[in-house]
Amino acid sequence: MTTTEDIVSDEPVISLRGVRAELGSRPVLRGIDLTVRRGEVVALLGANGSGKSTAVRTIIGQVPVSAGQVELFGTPRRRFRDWARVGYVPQRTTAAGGVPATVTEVVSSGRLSRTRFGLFRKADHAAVRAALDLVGMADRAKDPVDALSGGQHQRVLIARALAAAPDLLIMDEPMAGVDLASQEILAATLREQVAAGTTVLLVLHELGPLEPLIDRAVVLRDGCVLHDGPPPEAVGQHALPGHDHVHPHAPAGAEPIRTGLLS
Ligand SMILES: Nc1ncnc2c1ncn2[C@@H]1O[C@H](COP(=O)(O)OP(=O)(O)OP(=O)(O)O)[C@@H](O)[C@H]1O
Repeated sequence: MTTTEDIVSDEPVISLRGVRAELGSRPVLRGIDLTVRRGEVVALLGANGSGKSTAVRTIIGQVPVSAGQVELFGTPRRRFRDWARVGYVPQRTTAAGGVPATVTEVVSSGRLSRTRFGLFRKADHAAVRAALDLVGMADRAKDPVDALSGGQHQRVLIARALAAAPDLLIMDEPMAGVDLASQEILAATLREQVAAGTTVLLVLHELGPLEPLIDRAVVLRDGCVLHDGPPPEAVGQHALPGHDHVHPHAPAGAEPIRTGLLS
């Protein structure tokens, strides 16, 4: 029997069909099909330069597509206006922002899309505080973001994305350069979002502490989808290029198994 819940969870939140994109006249995406359904947590994996960030940037409209279709919540991206439903955490850049903003100001900027004319009401202040609490940064609310470590900075960017209570969370390498303590906080934060029904698309280099949360993995290579299904086994640092995986019980001298998915 099909229940209402089944129908709802089949609803695609992100849909890419035959998406091609060029950057500086170089083909970077060469026909990507990707569907993320409501409530799913999907990891986008692949070697450096395989097109993960570009794929994500076509979804949020930062990179134009030269062919194919992108839909968000069933609406062609070009006509999609409901950006408050989408939280985006960009890939961290090493360049410091240099903007003299406090932690609260940065997180509040993520709430603007839910306000009328930028006026904050009680509920908006509460949402900002709740987002800071979630990532364990409430005690740093008044500090300038410049005074934070890389991991703390990343937590603030995630709080900014969560402040609008998005239905879809897109994060580009959220764990990159993040210390272990922050990684655990981020994993716990994500677990809460997923439990609350948020749909998540994550660009990752390795599944790491997020592994238990991942429903499906999509692996890119050279701008094409190489794998779409259960997270490939041994996707972790052992599956990264340069790492060979030898089964602990394999006879001495056995050839290492190369998953090859990420290389
Ligand atoms: N602005 C740009 N102009 C030209 N080429 C670009 C531009 N940005 C990215 N590229 C190229 O497009 C390809 C895909 O880049 P993309 O950042 O999407 O890969 P990625 O899989 O996210 O890699 P990484 O894991 O290193 O972040 C790379 O070869 C990259 O050099």
